[in-house]
Amino acid sequence: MILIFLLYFSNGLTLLINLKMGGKGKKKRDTPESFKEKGNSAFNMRDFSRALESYSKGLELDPNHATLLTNRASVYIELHRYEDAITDSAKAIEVDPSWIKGYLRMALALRELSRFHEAIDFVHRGLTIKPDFEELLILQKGIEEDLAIETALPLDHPERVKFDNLIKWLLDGGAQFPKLKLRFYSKDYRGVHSTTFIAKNETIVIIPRTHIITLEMAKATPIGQKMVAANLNLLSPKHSFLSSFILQEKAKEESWWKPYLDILPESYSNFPIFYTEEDKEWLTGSPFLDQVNEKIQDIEEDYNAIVEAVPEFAEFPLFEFSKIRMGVSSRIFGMQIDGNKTDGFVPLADMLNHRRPRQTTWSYEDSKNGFVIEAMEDIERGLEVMDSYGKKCNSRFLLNYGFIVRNNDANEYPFKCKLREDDPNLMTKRNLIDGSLSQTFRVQADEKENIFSDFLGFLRFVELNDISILPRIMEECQEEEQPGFKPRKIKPISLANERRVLQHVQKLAKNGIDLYPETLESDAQILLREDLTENQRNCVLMRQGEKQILDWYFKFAEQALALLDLERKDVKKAAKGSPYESYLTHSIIPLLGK
Ligand SMILES: C[S@@+](CC[C@H](N)C(=O)[O-])C[C@H]1O[C@@H](n2cnc3c(N)ncnc32)[C@H](O)[C@@H]1O
Repeated sequence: MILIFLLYFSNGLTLLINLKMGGKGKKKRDTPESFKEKGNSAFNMRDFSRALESYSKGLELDPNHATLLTNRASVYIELHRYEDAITDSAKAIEVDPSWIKGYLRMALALRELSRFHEAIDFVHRGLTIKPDFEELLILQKGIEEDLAIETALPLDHPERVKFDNLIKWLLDGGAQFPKLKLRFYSKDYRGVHSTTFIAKNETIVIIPRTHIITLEMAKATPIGQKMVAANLNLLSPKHSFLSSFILQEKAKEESWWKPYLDILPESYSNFPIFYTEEDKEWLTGSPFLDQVNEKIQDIEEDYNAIVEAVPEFAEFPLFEFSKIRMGVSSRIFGMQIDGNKTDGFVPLADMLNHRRPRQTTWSYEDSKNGFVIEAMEDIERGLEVMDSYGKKCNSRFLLNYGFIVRNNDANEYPFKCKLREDDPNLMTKRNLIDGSLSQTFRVQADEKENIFSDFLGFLRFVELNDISILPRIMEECQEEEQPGFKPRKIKPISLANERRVLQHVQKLAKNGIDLYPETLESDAQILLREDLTENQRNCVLMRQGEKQILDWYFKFAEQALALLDLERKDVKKAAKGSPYESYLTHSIIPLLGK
């Protein structure tokens, strides 16, 4: 009865459709094959939800249709639903063990979950059926490569044992990072990789509060308490406290933090404060050497201050303190726990290497009682998961982290601008800048950065001859928020002054370049060499970045000077599209006669 009604009903519907279509054409009856065709065309158009719907409808009609199963498995793989793809592939293999795509999709899905051993088993099973099936052969190669990386460190390798201990310790404490694994690139250089696809906005790490070392903990240690009591005036207090914590914990026979302490780098030889004299020679002429020496002195000063206040601290040699200090500066996280700002070590989170623009974001979340990292973009399986340490000049990366960012757009060069010793107004000018004779401007090769105009503003002050106009200038460059004379805010004064400013810039740039024994061109050649050590390469990249900035300023001054004698209309023409367009338009053109 029901069947008859259904037939009648479906015929009625066909009739209705035929009527609507003017009776033209006959509606084809849906079959597993027709759903397969529909699914395939949707799949080819990358409309995976429609493809999924069609294959699923086909499978409702024939649940044992091997092709529909493996086609749907393909859709699941595209949608990163690997477990579903495994279920469909398993069924396809079960209903038709000779259907080669069952093995292919199964291996693909398993691979995407980093289950490489199982994946390669299915590849082998597939190849016994069809030994020359190209897709399987390609997949086999890929999985073998994955396995080679995975098994590069034998299970009993000390580094792997350290990784495993850290992971166990974290998981036992309730940490969550189900899609991440640690990878060993070389001694003391490790990173974090995804074991499977990570979707944008997914939480990828939670490290519980119990496993975070905070500044407060460091202050509560026996040595920390004495440091607090001594009210030390340290140059880097938080770094010193945290270093003292690590040193004390390392000295204990049984530290609860051992799984974390063990993975901290042993050597910091890539950090410039530990460079050998030979390494440092590669930085001849670079102002960065001063920063390195200052850092060495600052650390020693803090160390001595601690030892003076807490004599037992001397049991830790300066060298050990310095190493851990670098460990702190390269791994510290600033965070807010229960509304209180603090700094600390966050195990595993500190294994993410730097990449900009940022790919992940992190913060301490009170609601989760832990430190949370989220993905800011989709991350495919196997890729390195990275964190941005910020937009920084290479001098900061090298000094505090021991590495260099290639083609870094945030590089700076410290121009030291001195008042002229032969300036008849030296004393007046000096008094206006708190008695100092110079100011340093860490400029970038970019006229849009504020530091560019600050630098030129200060040079206008240095090059000012007619001191009678000072009151007017001082009036003009007052800032509402911060009253007081700021020479760096001085706008162009006159053509003659601006000419001297540009000549001064050119001289500073030329003097800077002349300090290096090698030219920019020879640095480029040196970088092609394969025999450079990591430190040597970093030194060349460091000085190359500095020279590029010097070169930029030399050319800027040279080109701007050449325009000063032209007519306004010609300068306007030259300004268009020039890298100094804003400077020429706003600083030079207004100085030229109409
Ligand atoms: C927070 S730790 C990251 C984990 C570290 N790779 C490890 O194995 O312990 C920071 C250190 O990693 C290395 N590092 C981070 N990002 C890097 C990058 N983009 N290039 C080279 N080294 C990097 C530097 O040695 C840096 O001091």
